[in-house]
Parts: sequence; structure tokens; C-alpha cells
Amino acid sequence: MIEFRQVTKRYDSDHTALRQVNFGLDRGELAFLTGHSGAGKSTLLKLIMVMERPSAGELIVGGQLLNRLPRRQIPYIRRHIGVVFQNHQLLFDRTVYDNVAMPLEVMGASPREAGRRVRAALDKVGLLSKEKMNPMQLSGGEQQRVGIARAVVNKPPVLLADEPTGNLDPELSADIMNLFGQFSQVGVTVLIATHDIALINEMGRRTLTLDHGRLVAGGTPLVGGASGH
Ligand SMILES: Nc1ncnc2c1ncn2[C@@H]1O[C@H](COP(=O)(O)OP(=O)(O)OP(=O)(O)O)[C@@H](O)[C@H]1O
Repeated sequence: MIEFRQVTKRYDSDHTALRQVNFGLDRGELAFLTGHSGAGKSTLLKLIMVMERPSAGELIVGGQLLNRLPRRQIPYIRRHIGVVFQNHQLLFDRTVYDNVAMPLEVMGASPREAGRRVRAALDKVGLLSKEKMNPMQLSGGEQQRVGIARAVVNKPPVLLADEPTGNLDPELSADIMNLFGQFSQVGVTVLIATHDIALINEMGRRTLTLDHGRLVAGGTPLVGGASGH
């Protein structure tokens, strides 16, 4: 589903954020991405979201080579990628329902279809009863779950998370990880960037480790070198 082949990202001549990174993530695989501050984690996620382009190498997501993807096709690719952030970026002047519905509005879904999808997503994260509330009235863990519902509302095949448990205590973090595990079980490819080594150890999943832009662990390629279409 995601394949990096010798991917290098240079921001300018002094800043090489990723160096010849090689790895593949299959459909339904869940992996962590870790490394020191500045190791290149956010850059790697930005390349998958096509917020940045590789300087060298090939990046394939869902069978599409992203390197030279025309600009007008970027929104189409982004619809296939759900993103969860640490600060969940919710709008506090809208209800929980409206926050989750946002990606569907952008896609032009009918109100009926949107209603069905939003409720299914809220049900999955256990917040169906809170759809009319304002995110401000929710706990930190609940707010993060609203962010996850929004990320998965249009059923993306890829889910990326950047420090999704940064502000949460261990018990709530475990809940969030269980949710990610459930998505991977239904075929979503999940990549979670985190500094939380305790959480990574507890989960016992594949872990990609970056060190000064090099992938120093976890970079086994896809079995048979398939590109994961
Ligand atoms: N837009 C940019 N222009 C120039 N250099 C950049 C840019 N974005 C990131 N970098 C540099 O690339 C390197 C990797 O940064 P990146 O943000 O990917 O690391 P990170 O592992 O996500 O760090 P953190 O854990 O602190 O978020 C750093 O040296 C950073 O200074």
C-alpha cells in the first residue's frame, strides 16, 4: 500500500531530512515510526500526504507513483489518506457531528450519505451519544477520538497519525491504540509516528526507526517486492 524506494528528501543543500529510505507497508499493516527529534518522522509523513515531494527515489501509495503526480490530482490522493494529529485540530465553534462531517462536505456527499457515514464513524469510536456536543465539553481522550472519527469518516485505505497520544495518559493511549488496531484489522494501513517508547514496547508491532534521516530499523521491504496495489 505504501512503498518507499531509496527515497531522499533534501529541503536545501544543508538540510537532508531523509536519506535513501526503503520500506514497504502492506494493506492492513500497522507500524510505528520513531526516532529522535529532527530524525525525519514528520517529513516522511508529509511525503505520503504529498505535502512535500521526494528529491530522489520513488514513493508509491495505493499503486500510484507520487513523485511526479500532477498538482490537480493531489486532492484526490489526500482523500485516500486519513490523518490524526496530536492537537486534533478540531473546530470549537462546531458540534462533534459537524467536525466529523468536514471531509465529506469537501467531497460533496449528500446530507443523507454524510449522516450515515458520520454516525458510523462516531459509533466506531464510542461517541455516538455526543454528536450534538461541542468538542470543548469533551475530555482530551474524547476529543482525540473525534479527530480519529473525522480521519476515517470517508474510509481511507491509509491512516497516518503524528503523536496521536502525546497529551494522553497511558490508559487513554492504550484505548486509542486499540482503535488503530481495529482499523488495521479491517484492512486499513496504519502508520503512527511517536516518541512514546513505552507504548511501542507494549504494542509489540513493527517499528520503523529513523536516525538523522536514515531508516536504521524496521525497514524490511514487502515480501516478494510487490508494490502493494
Ligand atoms: N520546511 C523545511 N525546510 C528546511 N528544513 C526542514 C523543513 N522541515 C524540516 N526540516 C529539517 O529536516 C529535518 C527533519 O525534520 P522533521 O520535522 O521531519 O523531523 P521529526 O523527526 O518529525 O522531528 P520532531 O520529532 O521534532 O517533530 C530537521 O533537520 C529539520 O530541521
